[in-house]
Amino acid sequence: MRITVIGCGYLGAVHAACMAELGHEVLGIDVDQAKIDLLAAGRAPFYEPGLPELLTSANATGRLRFTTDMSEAAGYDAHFIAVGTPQKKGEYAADLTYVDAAVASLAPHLAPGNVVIGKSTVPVGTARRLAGIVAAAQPEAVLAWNPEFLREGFAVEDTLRPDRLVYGVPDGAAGEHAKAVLDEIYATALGNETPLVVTGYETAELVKVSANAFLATKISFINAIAEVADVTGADVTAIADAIGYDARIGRRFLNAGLGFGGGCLPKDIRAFQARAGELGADQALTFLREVDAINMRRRSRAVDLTRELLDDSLLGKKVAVLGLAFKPESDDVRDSPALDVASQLRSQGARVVAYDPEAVPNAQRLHPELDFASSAEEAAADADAVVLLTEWKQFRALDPEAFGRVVGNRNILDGRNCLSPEEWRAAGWRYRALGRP
Ligand SMILES: NC(=O)c1ccc[n+]([C@@H]2O[C@H](COP(=O)([O-])OP(=O)(O)OC[C@H]3O[C@@H](n4cnc5c(N)ncnc54)[C@H](O)[C@@H]3O)[C@@H](O)[C@H]2O)c1
Ligand SMILES: O=c1ccn([C@@H]2O[C@H](COP(=O)(O)OP(=O)(O)O[C@H]3O[C@H](CO)[C@@H](O)[C@H](O)[C@H]3O)[C@@H](O)[C@H]2O)c(=O)[nH]1
Repeated sequence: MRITVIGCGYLGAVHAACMAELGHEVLGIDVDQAKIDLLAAGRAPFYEPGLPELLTSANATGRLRFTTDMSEAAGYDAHFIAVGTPQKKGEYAADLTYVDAAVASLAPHLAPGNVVIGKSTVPVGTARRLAGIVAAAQPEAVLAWNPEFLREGFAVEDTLRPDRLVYGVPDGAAGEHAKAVLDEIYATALGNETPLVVTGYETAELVKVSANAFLATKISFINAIAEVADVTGADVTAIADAIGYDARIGRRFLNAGLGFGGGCLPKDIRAFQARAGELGADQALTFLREVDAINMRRRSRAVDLTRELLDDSLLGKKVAVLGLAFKPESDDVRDSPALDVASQLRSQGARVVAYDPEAVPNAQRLHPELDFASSAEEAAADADAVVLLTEWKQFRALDPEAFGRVVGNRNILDGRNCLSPEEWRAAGWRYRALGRP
């Protein structure tokens, strides 16, 4: 199959490389010349495990090309829309400018039989509106909605071995055609084991935002329990383990700590609330406001605990921040809880020196006022306190005794509940965590 992927960011670049890996002939298109130049040279424009290897092998086969010129989309059979849908400035709603621009620039190049496949996360109702634009440009082309569930850090694995596939297609022959094309893209290559849900546009769009709303709710649920654990001396990690053994609950996504961030969960739960409101279902999702509020409270709680560790004053104290990315195995700092806490600590008077294995350049662009180090030890040199905000493997593996020799004072906030309190206390550290005694 000849495929274009329009938008080559965290989602699109991985999707393009994986589609080439599955044997398709792929053209990646983006408006960002610098990104396209890197991809065309076989280099990943961001950190994502497994992507560099895929780009190298795909470039060698000649099955993967990149361009900024949309007219090159002419002659391709299927066109994935993978551009950003960020939160609008000052509003909860999603900004659909990029999706609209991508479809508008693709429209003149559509041919009969082409399938336009939406992957971006969009408010329910967007697909039906875009289907009208596609049909007006080329009556014999069809639009499908195929939401993406990949996680950053596991993006390649999740794309090549998804938990499920969802196709939102119209009724009738056009829908049959779209399904056949999607099957040829995925089913032939992935095999028939992947669960498949074939449905209408609105259901497909709602599957995506419902999944993210559920995940966000699960995280905020355990963080709410952590708040109660904090005032009772209970241990939220033991609670999560114990309730997680119940198969109906499950242990995954019950890690209490600094809460969720990134380019998806925060903006998606807000856009979902905004859209429900527009549709007159305001009451349905009011709980998501609380999910968001619980999540944001984690960040101020981390700042407060750091202040407590420093005898109630951050002024002039050196704080070593370990972790800036919104999660490990990613360089993404979009709505990163770690970066937010680092910035709050600084604006409250601390001298912050931060280190992250991959995210320093992105963090530096957003917060040039912070000081950055090139290793955990450099960040921690003579520090009055260490705050661990992203649970990279190398931080989890720190030796409390050796690391203790670097710092000025052995004070640590474990913002991700990822260290052993016993080991750190045994090495003379004052250890604090969120939801743990
Ligand atoms: N990042 C993820 O893990 C993930 C997972 C599932 C779904 N999503 C959804 O996928 C979409 C993309 O997310 P992302 O994280 O990849 O964003 P991103 O910002 O990393 O990438 C978006 C890309 O689109 C490009 N672009 C913007 N306008 C364009 C246009 N008119 N034509 C061509 N390219 C254009 C940008 O230059 C950028 O490279 C969002 O809707 C997001 O919610 C993301
Ligand atoms: O128990 C947990 C699990 C996660 N997190 C945090 O939650 C955020 C999101 O994590 P994760 O969901 O793993 O990362 P994303 O790559 O943002 O993936 C989410 O968002 C994507 C974009 O929509 C979806 O495709 C994925 O299915 C969905 O998991 C991160 O800040 C994590 O630190 C926790 O605090 N506790």
